[in-house]
Amino acid sequence: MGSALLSQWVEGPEAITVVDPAGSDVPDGVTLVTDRAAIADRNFDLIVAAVKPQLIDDVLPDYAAHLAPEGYVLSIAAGYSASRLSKVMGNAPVIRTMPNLPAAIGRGVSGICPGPLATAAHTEHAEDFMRRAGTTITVDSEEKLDRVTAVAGSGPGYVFEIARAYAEAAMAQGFDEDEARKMVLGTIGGAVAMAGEPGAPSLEELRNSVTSKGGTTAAGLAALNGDGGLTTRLHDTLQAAYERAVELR
Ligand SMILES: NC(=O)C1=CN([C@@H]2O[C@H](COP(=O)(O)OP(=O)(O)OC[C@H]3O[C@@H](n4cnc5c(N)ncnc54)[C@H](O)[C@@H]3O)[C@@H](O)[C@H]2O)C=CC1
Ligand SMILES: O=C(O)[C@@H]1CCC=N1
Repeated sequence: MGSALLSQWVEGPEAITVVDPAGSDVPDGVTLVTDRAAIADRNFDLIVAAVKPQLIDDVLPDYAAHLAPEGYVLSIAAGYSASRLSKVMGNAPVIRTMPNLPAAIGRGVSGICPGPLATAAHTEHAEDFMRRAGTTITVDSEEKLDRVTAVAGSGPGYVFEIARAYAEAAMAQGFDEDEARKMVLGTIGGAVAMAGEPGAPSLEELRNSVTSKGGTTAAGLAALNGDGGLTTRLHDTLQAAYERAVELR
């Protein structure tokens, strides 16, 4: 996820240094170091915590000394609370954000939640910074951010899985993989773009506009969600993701 954000952040004027022991690819203009020793004498206005939440306790304390006096920590980690992160970073100001993967093409959706000691200036900076990767929604509690995580952070995973299953079903109708992918992604993309047009009708009205009485769509929809099973499954999906975020706090 860090690389996805980096691909957009690199367009800005800041000097960016990535520390990654695995030595991942970074865009031109970004400094990569694989050992923190290489930045031993340096301070940063912003430290982005982009490791797995389970690694934060081990990794982040070493970075407390690298934060500039007016700087803050921006965490993209799911669940891991801002107060806990502030503590491991020597009581640094922390802002949590929850981006999602389409940030890689500037189409992400990022929740933002200011944590302990974050100033209005830090929040404004975080909002501007995240907006470079797509749209943002600022929430006033970590509880809410963990729900943004369930809806949007993990969301592309649900969408890719739904598209995958949809394509698999198309292949079972006799199409090859390329044809299935083309039809499924074209259909999802076209429908989503239409729903996103300014002044578009509600999602329910849009669904109804495809559904002729006694027609093919009605037959398909009855099988898809006639018993509310899809709705229930999506409720369960978001709840399970939210509960996992709570466990990671
Ligand atoms: N994958 C996604 O769609 C999203 C992920 N996130 C959050 O992003 C964070 C990273 O997740 P992913 O990108 O999925 O994982 P990932 O495994 O792809 O990336 C983690 C990166 O951390 C690096 N790393 C490991 N140990 C390190 C250390 N000691 N110092 C510096 N770097 C180290 C790894 O080499 C790797 O490049 C997690 O906290 C996750 O909750 C948030 C939103 C969406
Ligand atoms: O699966 C995860 O835990 C991360 C956070 C949101 C998306 N990926």
